[in-house]
Amino acid sequence: MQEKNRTLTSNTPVGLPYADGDPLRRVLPARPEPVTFRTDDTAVIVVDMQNAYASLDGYVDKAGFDISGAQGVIANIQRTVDAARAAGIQVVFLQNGWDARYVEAGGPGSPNWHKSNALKTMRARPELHGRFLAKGGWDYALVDALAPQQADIVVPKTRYSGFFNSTLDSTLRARGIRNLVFTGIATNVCVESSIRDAFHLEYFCVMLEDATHELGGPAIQAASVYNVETFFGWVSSVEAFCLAAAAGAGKA
Ligand SMILES: C/C(=C/NC(N)=O)C(=O)O
Repeated sequence: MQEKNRTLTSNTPVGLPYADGDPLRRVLPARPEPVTFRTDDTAVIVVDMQNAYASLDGYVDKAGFDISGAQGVIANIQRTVDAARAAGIQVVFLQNGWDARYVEAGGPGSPNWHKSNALKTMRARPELHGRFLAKGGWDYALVDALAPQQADIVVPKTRYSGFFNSTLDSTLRARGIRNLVFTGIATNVCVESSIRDAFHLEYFCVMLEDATHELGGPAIQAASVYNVETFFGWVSSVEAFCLAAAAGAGKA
């Protein structure tokens, strides 16, 4: 956060008004202040950890973006989801893409058709047609290292925000979830789009900065972190989340 905003930080935890002795209450160290949550009203959201975004030869690699940081992010998300499952925290995987005929991608009447770098790359290189983000294909699949487990939930989506035209909001509300811990790729596209929508839907959002990866370079990552920390939620780390999830009642 910029220095002039330092007065807006505090060590007093914020969040829903849980009782101090609540056995499921946790305190997560975060910026600009610690955040409280309960293990049973919180979900870890894993955004689009698909071959398209995290593997060599996947869509964003083929489209010319640098995904050299993706392996470290996969390992950090593994730690995060393991800690969440052990603490009884719901894990939700978002999975981005379209039907094999790309009807869900929209035609020329959709801005998505014009802005999606997957669609643009396939149009520029017809030999790649059908390869990116098509349901059932390798590119669409979640990376092997992050295979969902039985209690996890997978929510498909067709646009950047996980909340747009998807079952995500109803899935979370039906389970009484009010706090969301975000991980995944890309920080500045689908992660930030989902956090912005979640904020407007009254969820408390924390982004684990070392479990996210940007498309566009380090300055872009810093800009998204600033946006989340200053306007839409809180920013924390994988280590802090794992410690908080495993802690006893009311302790971080
Ligand atoms: C650019 C892009 C980002 N996706 C994401 N998961 O952040 C795309 O899907 O084309």
